[in-house]
Amino acid sequence: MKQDMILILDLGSDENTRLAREIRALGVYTEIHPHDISQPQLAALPNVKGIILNGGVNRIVDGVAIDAAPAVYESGLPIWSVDHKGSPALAAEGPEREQAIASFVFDTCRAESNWNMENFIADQVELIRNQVGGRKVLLALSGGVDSSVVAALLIKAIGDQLTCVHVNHGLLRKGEPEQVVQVFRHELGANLVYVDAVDRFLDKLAGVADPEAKRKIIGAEFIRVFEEEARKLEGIEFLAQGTIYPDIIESGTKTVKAVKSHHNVGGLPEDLQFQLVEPLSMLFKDEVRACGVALGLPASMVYRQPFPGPGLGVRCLGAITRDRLEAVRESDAILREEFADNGLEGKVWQYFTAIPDLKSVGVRDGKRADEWAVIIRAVNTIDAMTATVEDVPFALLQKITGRITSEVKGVNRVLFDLTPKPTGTIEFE
Ligand SMILES: Nc1ncnc2c1ncn2[C@@H]1O[C@H](COP(=O)(O)OP(=O)(O)OP(=O)(O)O)[C@@H](O)[C@H]1O
Repeated sequence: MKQDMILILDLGSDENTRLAREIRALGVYTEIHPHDISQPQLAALPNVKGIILNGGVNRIVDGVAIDAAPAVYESGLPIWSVDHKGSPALAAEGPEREQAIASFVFDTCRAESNWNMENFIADQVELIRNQVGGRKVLLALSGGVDSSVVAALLIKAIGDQLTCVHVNHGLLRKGEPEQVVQVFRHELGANLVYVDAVDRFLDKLAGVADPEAKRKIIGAEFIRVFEEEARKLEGIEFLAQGTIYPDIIESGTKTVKAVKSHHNVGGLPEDLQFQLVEPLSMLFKDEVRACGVALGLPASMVYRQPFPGPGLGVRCLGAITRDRLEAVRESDAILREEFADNGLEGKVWQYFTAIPDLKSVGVRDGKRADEWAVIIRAVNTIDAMTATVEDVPFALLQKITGRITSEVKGVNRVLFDLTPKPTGTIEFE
């Protein structure tokens, strides 16, 4: 890493991420570390130009007020105490806050503004080559943002020492498996193993209506398929993962309880011993996207809206049937196409269709037709904890309804979900 770094030590602040992002926005790289970082750990961090002791509400741990280790104070680096041991907190907002941060970073620490994607990619290529040498790396490539950007970065760094495995479990959106093959095999020249596991997944899921049971079956079967493919390949020593910085921050610093454990392709058998390659582990999501763009990935891949791990499986409500799953896939594709054509793509945070296991009476070609109802959901959120419903123009909803009821087999009704979160969650299962 050739770029200057400002180190944020978590001394109980609940705004470490915000501060880290503000400094990165100034073009200076920053990392958040626990309050008790040791001297060797500190010494191992490259190009640290200054340290922020970021205090706050979580400053008491197990009844004791925490402090940084003596090594930090003795490091000789510029130190800024924020809301720690009586020093003032940062202004909540405004030019005063921005100025205080910029003044510490540039005037006190003399950090250079050289954090950008070009430098990041150059650094990572070098780090990956050093870590991997001439050996082989495996990557589970979903076609989602994170694993796609990892794949593009590894192709650049180590080319055909990388093997990507893409599992089509039948629960992906229309066109996605084809796009993965087109972009990675044909355009980027990757070794791509494409596994058609549609029947395997759908057979296992047949008759299973409980959402938790469905998720478990999908997760377990994914590990099984991936493991089988991994065993067929010879001499793989590394597993690459699309772990990103929020995964690491969320798995808990020392002052905050773990939010979720961080692992991606977790649950592989113990005898498949891989070392991990995690080149995005210090990037926030928007930086991951910028990295993908800089590596030449298509915008539709890099800016795709969030998609649940179990895919369309949790939008085909209740026990999945192949015909209803196809209807979810087709109606979702129509919705996405119409949103893109009408300027809503990139504006609305998440939009999709779901189909409950419910038929209602309708009329088709002058005859009674018992068919399904498609539900459209379109929501906006900042943190996914709450969500509001997008005010989709009525004429557009009518156009989409017309298309879905005429183009999607087995669907005679379209409903629009008006429910914010709470009380509804974003997804239905
Ligand atoms: N169909 C698939 N084929 C291959 N790998 C997959 C597939 N689905 C998931 N994975 C692997 O499992 C990881 C975690 O999947 P998850 O659905 O939670 O996505 P994610 O964390 O949002 O990452 P991504 O953006 O890469 O999809 C992915 O990064 C990928 O490595």
